Amino acid sequence: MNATSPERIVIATRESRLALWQAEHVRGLLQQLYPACSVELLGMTTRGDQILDRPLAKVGGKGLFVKELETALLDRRADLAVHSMKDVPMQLAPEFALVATGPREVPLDAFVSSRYASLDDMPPGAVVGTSSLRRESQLHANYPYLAVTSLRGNLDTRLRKLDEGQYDAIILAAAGLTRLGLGERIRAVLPAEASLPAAGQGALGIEVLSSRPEMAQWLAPLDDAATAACVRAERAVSRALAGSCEVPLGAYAEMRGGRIFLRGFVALPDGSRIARAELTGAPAEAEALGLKLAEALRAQGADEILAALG
Ligand SMILES: NCc1[nH]cc(CCC(=O)O)c1CC(=O)O
Repeated sequence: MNATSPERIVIATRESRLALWQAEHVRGLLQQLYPACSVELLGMTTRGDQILDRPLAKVGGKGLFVKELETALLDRRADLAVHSMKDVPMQLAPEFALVATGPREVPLDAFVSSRYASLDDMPPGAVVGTSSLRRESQLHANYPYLAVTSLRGNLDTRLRKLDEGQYDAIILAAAGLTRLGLGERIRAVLPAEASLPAAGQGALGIEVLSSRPEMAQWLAPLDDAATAACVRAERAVSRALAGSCEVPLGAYAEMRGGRIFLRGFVALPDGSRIARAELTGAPAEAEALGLKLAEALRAQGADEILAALG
């Protein structure tokens, strides 16, 4: 083996079934790229996996899912961490870099229920479970007569709570269900107009130490340029408006005819106020497009909404 290919790579991952599927997926890709390399998983439990009794927004948000994995990178117990891009904080510390964004699954939200075929079928007062302020605010805005309640836990836990009858329906990311072979549980995929996805939803990201350019080079073949540009635009919107705090915010970019079509919203959790905007731009200026969309949202009242959120 020569110096330009890796001999051993350790992947840090959370231990939920979805996280392990994603880490295994990356392991398989790396094994194909570097057949002589030994690729291993290091499973870890994060604070985000442990705290299940409170809404995420109240206990510190996305950082809770990546901190332990980043510590493993710093300690050199692992060489890379695989994340759902949706769970990665908008601003990384300078020691870390996102070096590859995999091709995207269906990035939209999914409606799951054994009682109803779609949100439109649900009667007034029916109970919808969701784990995010983003979904909650859109449900209130579009279906003000439904009862929206909080739902935490990993995918299996959420489906179990639905099956136990605690909810009439739940909203989940379609990508997670598809990856775990649970695609048949999806009764309807919610169009972006009904539930605009979170920044990075449906995309996998690989994080390494900034001080290890050789890792970035080895992982470059796993990057999908179009997905990476879309996710950069989405994350720029979120970074510009929300910083590190948890707010009801959606940002969704699609490639249309070689250009990025970017949509975003910021809302109050109860859906009573919502600022929306959309723009198109060149993929090479994804980041700038995201900032421009944040400005457009400000012009629609996003600042007042954010101020009201505190
Ligand atoms: N917040 C948890 C989380 N992080 C990533 C996914 C799904 C997969 C993805 O979006 O890549 C989920 C589950 C969900 O929101 O239903």
